[in-house]
Amino acid sequence: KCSMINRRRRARSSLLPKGTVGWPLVGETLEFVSCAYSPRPESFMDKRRLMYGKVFKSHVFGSPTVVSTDAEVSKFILQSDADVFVPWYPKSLTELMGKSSILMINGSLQRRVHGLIGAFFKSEHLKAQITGDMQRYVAETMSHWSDGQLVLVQDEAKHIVFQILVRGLIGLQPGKEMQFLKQQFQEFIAGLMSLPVKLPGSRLYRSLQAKKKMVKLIQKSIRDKRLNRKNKNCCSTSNLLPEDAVDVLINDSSEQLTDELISDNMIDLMIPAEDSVPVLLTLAVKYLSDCPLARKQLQEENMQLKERKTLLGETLQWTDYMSLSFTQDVITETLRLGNIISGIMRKAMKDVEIKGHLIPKGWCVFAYFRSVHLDEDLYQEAYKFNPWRWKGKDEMMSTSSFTPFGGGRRLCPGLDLARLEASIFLHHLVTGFTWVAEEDQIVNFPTVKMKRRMPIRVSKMN
Ligand code: HEM
Repeated sequence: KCSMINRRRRARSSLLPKGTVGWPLVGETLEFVSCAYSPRPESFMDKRRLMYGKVFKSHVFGSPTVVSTDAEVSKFILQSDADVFVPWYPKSLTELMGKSSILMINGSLQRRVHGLIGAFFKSEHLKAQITGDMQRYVAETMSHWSDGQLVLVQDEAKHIVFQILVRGLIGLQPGKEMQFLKQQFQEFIAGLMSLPVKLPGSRLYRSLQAKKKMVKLIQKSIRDKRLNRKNKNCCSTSNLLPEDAVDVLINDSSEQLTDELISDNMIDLMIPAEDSVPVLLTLAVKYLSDCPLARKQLQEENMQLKERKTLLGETLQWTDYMSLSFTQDVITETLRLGNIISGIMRKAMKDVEIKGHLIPKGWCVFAYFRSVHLDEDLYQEAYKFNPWRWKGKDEMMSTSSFTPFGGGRRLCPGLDLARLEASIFLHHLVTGFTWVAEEDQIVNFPTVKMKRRMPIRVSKMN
């Protein structure tokens, strides 16, 4: 019996991916982080890929981890259910997001919230509202840009996108409360990647205090909406279209969605509004600045649309923006090269074997999209910004070698909105201005951003 157990153990450990686990406790985290701060974060993976193959073991962020830089293995991880893998985040992040965050919940509740939010984000009604808002805010912002002015693209993009998404999420209009929310939100996200110490004065503590203030504001608005809904229900039988994501969640009949769950999720949903989408717009400007040919073609495509619409006396609809194929290719290529979310982490709930690699129960698995997106076997001249590589391809779909928005049950429900907002911003930029970019660098950790916030000197077009 003993030898059978030993044989099984040996067989099991032979399936465990090769690799090193580094120092006691910290493992290889320090090397991982120092690479992450460099212009080539994937160098940590590249070195190990050469030695051990595309899937290897390591020890990062306090847990033994299997790292996948293999498109098929990562696809399997994304497609798996919560009985196999559950999301895993650093402790400071889980503390700040709370237990009921969509990023943390599993099973039927996650599917319910994901389904409701996803359907709302895909609705034509919301896309039309976002298009109207975005056009207004972009025009308003750009009207203040004078000839020769230095504009910080990252700041402008953050300002515009935050207001739009917050309106779509909780129905708040620009004004004092929006300003307050933005301030508190900035305090909140500053602690997302901090030390997990909750003592008064610590970074995490201050972020939690800011979250409390946001929760108070959002819960008051939820209570008002619930009351309003009750009053409306007494007087009319008509079903009004939801105006924002809170409306969608309070209309759910399951009674599972408490005010706490709703407010926590609204705050988490502001993260892409403050961070990911503005970074997408900023990186697009960065790559276009470095590639005059792409910029010229983008400008021509957008000018043609503008002129056609002006001739017809029509305003631009969301479908017009999305129909611009080269503009979409520019956005796709920005997503591939920029890797705004470099990968996702999960924890194995049981022993899992994928393509001959064992991921033991309790271990973390890190599906690192960045290495796949920059793999020379999949993308020729992978480090080159080349929007033409997407010509004629259906890039809206996530394939296993292109997963900027993840995949499977947790596929980003905001992907259409992110693309739409980027299209509108780029349209107004290239049809209204030419620009000369100042020197700047991409910083990749803890989140992707531009070191100098992407300064460009703008000139108005006649
Ligand atoms: C460029 C912009 C964006 C990028 C690169 C991005 C990327 C991602 C990725 C990779 C995931 C998968 C996470 C996982 O599997 O654990 C995700 C999930 C998610 N995203 Fe986005 N996202 C973006 C914009 C947005 C926007 C605009 C929203 C909505 C306001 C949004 C809402 C969400 C939500 C709610 C989830 C969690 C879904 C779930 O776990 O069920 N994202 N996003």
